[in-house]
Order: sequence, then C-alpha cells, then structure tokens
Amino acid sequence: MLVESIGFGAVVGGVLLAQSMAGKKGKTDRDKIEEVFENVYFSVRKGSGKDSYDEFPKFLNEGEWEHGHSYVYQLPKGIPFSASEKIRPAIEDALNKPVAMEWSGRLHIKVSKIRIPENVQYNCIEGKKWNVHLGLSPFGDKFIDFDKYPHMIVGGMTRKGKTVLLKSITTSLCLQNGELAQFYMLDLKGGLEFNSYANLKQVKGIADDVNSSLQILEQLNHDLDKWMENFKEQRYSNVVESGVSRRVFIIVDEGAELAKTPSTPREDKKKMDRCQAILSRIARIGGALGYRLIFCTQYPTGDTLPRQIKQNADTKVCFALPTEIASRVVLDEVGAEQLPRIPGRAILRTDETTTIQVPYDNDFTQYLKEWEREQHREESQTDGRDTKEPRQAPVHDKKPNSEASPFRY
Ligand SMILES: Nc1ncnc2c1ncn2[C@@H]1O[C@H](COP(=O)(O)OP(=O)(O)OP(=O)(O)O)[C@@H](O)[C@H]1O
Repeated sequence: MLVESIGFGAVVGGVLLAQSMAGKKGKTDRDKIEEVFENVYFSVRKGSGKDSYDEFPKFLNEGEWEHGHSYVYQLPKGIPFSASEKIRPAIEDALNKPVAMEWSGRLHIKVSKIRIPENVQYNCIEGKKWNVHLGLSPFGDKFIDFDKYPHMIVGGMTRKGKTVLLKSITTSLCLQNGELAQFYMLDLKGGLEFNSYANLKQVKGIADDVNSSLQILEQLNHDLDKWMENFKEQRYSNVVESGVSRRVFIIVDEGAELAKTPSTPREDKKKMDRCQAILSRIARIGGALGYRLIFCTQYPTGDTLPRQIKQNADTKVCFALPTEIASRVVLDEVGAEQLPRIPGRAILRTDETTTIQVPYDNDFTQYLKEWEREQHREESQTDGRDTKEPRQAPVHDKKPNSEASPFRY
C-alpha cells in the first residue's frame, strides 16, 4: 500500500503536477483531480512482480451541489478516508478552487465556486443547543457541536481575531442555552477583553492574572472530583447520557501567560505549573463530565500549549501564523502560515479541514442584555426569588446529583 508515501509523494507530485499542467489546456476539474491521484500515488499496489499494478480511486459520478460541483469516487480497500485529507491541498492548488472531502461510504470531493468574503456580520445564526456557528466557509456555514467535540484550541498571530471568535462563541452559547451555559474566563490579557461579560448571569468567574486563575481552577478541580464521584455512583459514563443539562465552559485567553519562562519568579512558576496541570486534567477527564475547554494562544509552542490539552482538543481553529512550525503545533499540519492576513480568516480542523471567515461585531454584548444580572434580579424579585449569582466560582458544599442544573449546586 502506498498511502504511507503520500506526504513525500505530495511534494514530488506538486512539482510534477505543475510541470504537466503547463502547456496543457482544456482539462476538466475531474481530469486535474485524477492527475493529482496519479502524481501523489494515491493508490494501493495490487498483485506482485510483473503483474503488479496500482489501483486508484474509481470514478463513480459527478453532480452539482448548492455552491459548486462534486465528484464521487470509490476508494480502493486499504486507503482510509483520512488519507484523502492529506491530498486535499494538492487538489485545491491544481484546481485553484476551495475543495472539501466528505465521506458517505464513498469519497465526495466537493469543489466550491464561492470565495468567502473578508467580512461576515455576526447575526446570531442559530445552531441547536451546544452546536454553535463558527463561521462561513466556501461550503456554507460551519458549526461546532461542543457535545461531540468538547474541547477547542485556538491559535493565531496577534490581531487576527482570536478574541473576536471567543466572543462570538460565548454570545451564541448564551443565546442558545441561556439557563444552562456557565463560563469561567481566564482573561489573561489584562482582564479587559471580557470585562463587558462580567455582569452576565452565565459568567461564574473571571480571572485576570495567575493568582485569580489558580483560585478558579482549584475550585473547578474540586468540582470535577465531586462530579466524578457522582457519575460513578450513578454509573454514568458521559454527561450526554446522564441527563445533566448544564455545560461549563472554561475560556483561556491568552494561554501563554500560564507558561513559565526563565525569568518567572519561583513562586509564580509553581502556580503556573499547577494551572496547566488542572487545565490538562479538565481536557483529559472534564469532557465526559460536561466541562468544555477553549484554550487560546498567539504563541503556540510545546510550552504554551500543553500536550494533553492539544491531544484532547478535537477542534482546532487557527488564524494566520508566521511559520509552518507554529502551524503544525496547532493544526498538526502546515497551512496557517499561508492564510491571507485578513482578520477573522482561519483554518477550522475537526474531522475535516476548511477555511472560515469568523463573524464580526464590534459589540457582541448588545445581544445579551436580557442576561445581565441587574435585569435578572429585578425580574426574580418580582416573583419572590433572588437569583443573584456570586461573581466568584461557586463553592460546592454538597454532592451534585444527576438532575443538577447549574443553579442548583
Ligand atoms: N472576524 C473578524 N472580522 C473582521 N474583523 C475582525 C475579525 N476578528 C478580528 N477583527 C479585527 O481585528 C481586531 C483584532 O481582533 P482580536 O482582538 O480578536 O485579535 P486577537 O487575535 O485576539 O489579538 P491579540 O492576540 O493581540 O489579543 C479587531 O478589533 C477587529 O478590528
């Protein structure tokens, strides 16, 4: 099987492809796709000796979809769908059009004729529950379901739109799950970015430095233990099957502020290590218990992006980065270094990889007025209840039960 050689083949193939394309005109997109298959040896070797031959994907049919054309192939047995993602950039280059790979027992190569705009206005596109709109791609609107992919890492150079993405996600989560979403924000860029969210009912804690981050994280770590005990007792293996409806989002912006450097004072080093250890634990076991981590950094390295967080984050959103190495740290592949330097333009990687334009608004909190605490207090006082929430992370003094809502600890 030659699938293993795709990486190398893709480089050689890129050159061959460029050479063979030059001077030949009138090729259809299908011709070009199949030429890429050949040039990168997207095939399995059959037979032996003189009788051996390469089996390539078999063309089945083609047709239109909403924003373009699609080509359907039967993959030879032995080539997994995931391998087709590796040759997607070569096909995109050959066609000079956005391409997405989809699987339905067959490989669908979707070619789009859409170029995404440089600005997409946030307009509260409604997903369902924890399925949240992330941006517009050449293949339509892209959503991410936090119950399917609990944790997310976000990377990208300064001023490319990481914080705007976090605000867009937070706003959508509040709009879709006003009573059930909880947020803890480690706003380590001076505490300014999420200041305007501090008064929202869903925001249970905001930290703006290492000390306050550690305080919140220790509390969350303690909560994790309680929920774990409770789940064990009730024999639940996952929050989705447990009927527990609250989800706790921990948003870290900027993660590099929790990574020690040689000049960090000794006492702070310990605190930073502890913060990273708890965040890693949340990434490792929190997903099943309803905890969702969104970890954001502009300096992706092995130190700033702890390995366990990266390994457990199935969603990667990567804005432009300066080098291939940085791109690999976030995405496990190159690409972010080639993104156009447009604020809000990012690569979204889950099972598939696509480029998105993140929606923008200069004031996301305008959509969340109904969740401001004063408003809630007035409403609740009229019906005789006081739902004022403390700004600090709540302390659990009793074991949560499986029915527990976020407001019934
Ligand atoms: N999706 C977007 N669409 C249009 N413009 C955007 C978008 N995202 C960000 N911008 C523009 O870029 C600016 C910087 O965005 P943001 O604060 O999100 O960057 P950042 O990546 O968090 O930067 P830093 O790492 O320096 O904090 C915004 O103030 C806005 O003008």
